[in-house]
Amino acid sequence: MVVEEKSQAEAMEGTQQRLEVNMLLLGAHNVGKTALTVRFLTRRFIGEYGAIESVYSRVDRINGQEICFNIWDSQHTQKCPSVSDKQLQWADGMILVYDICHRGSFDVVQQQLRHIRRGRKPSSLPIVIVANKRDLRRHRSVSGEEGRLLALSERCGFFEVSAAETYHGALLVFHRLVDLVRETRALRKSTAGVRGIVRSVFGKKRAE
Ligand SMILES: Nc1nc2c(ncn2[C@@H]2O[C@H](COP(=O)(O)OP(=O)(O)OP(=O)(O)O)[C@@H](O)[C@H]2O)c(=O)[nH]1
Repeated sequence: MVVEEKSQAEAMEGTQQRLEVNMLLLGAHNVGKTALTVRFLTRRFIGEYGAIESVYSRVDRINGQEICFNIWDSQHTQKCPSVSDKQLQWADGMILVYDICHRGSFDVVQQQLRHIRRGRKPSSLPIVIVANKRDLRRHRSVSGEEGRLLALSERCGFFEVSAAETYHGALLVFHRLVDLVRETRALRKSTAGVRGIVRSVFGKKRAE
């Protein structure tokens, strides 16, 4: 009996479609965007990273579903401090990173949030805010509370992590964003479904 149940579950998993998620990492210079990305992709922290803007891909299986992570590790420059239209169009979700020891980087996250919210409908774009460099908390200039409050007021996910210390933190961040993207897509689908029903019912009535 148990064996049968398991094979049914497996059969269901097999029919789940692969989920493709485009994730954009934003934040000020030197906050650890590449370190977090590399941690997630390779489980390693290598200390110094080249200044190359790249899109990385990785396929994982989460709860039986294949997830393709496309991760755009952006570069923050004085020339282009904000979020481009191309980035806004491309991303299914965003990870905004700041350094807990650098208040200026927290300000940059707030500016970028304002820019994103202006560019796309509120709540339509899942975002996770990441307070990085937790291992340096004795030099902290942004409290955990401030980060959490910002995330709460903007309806974003929030994690305080150290890319230098653990793999687990990076894993939580990327997996949480997948969950948020999944929820947003499901919500959009059900809203479209309700709209379709309303249109067909009222459309019919008007035609009668
Ligand atoms: N102590 C500590 N250092 C970190 C952590 N994450 C990153 N760093 C260091 O911070 C520096 C910048 O890291 P990057 O990952 O290159 O930062 P970035 O945001 O990608 O920087 P840009 O690509 O220039 O915008 C490097 O020296 C990293 O070793 C962390 O969690 N703790």
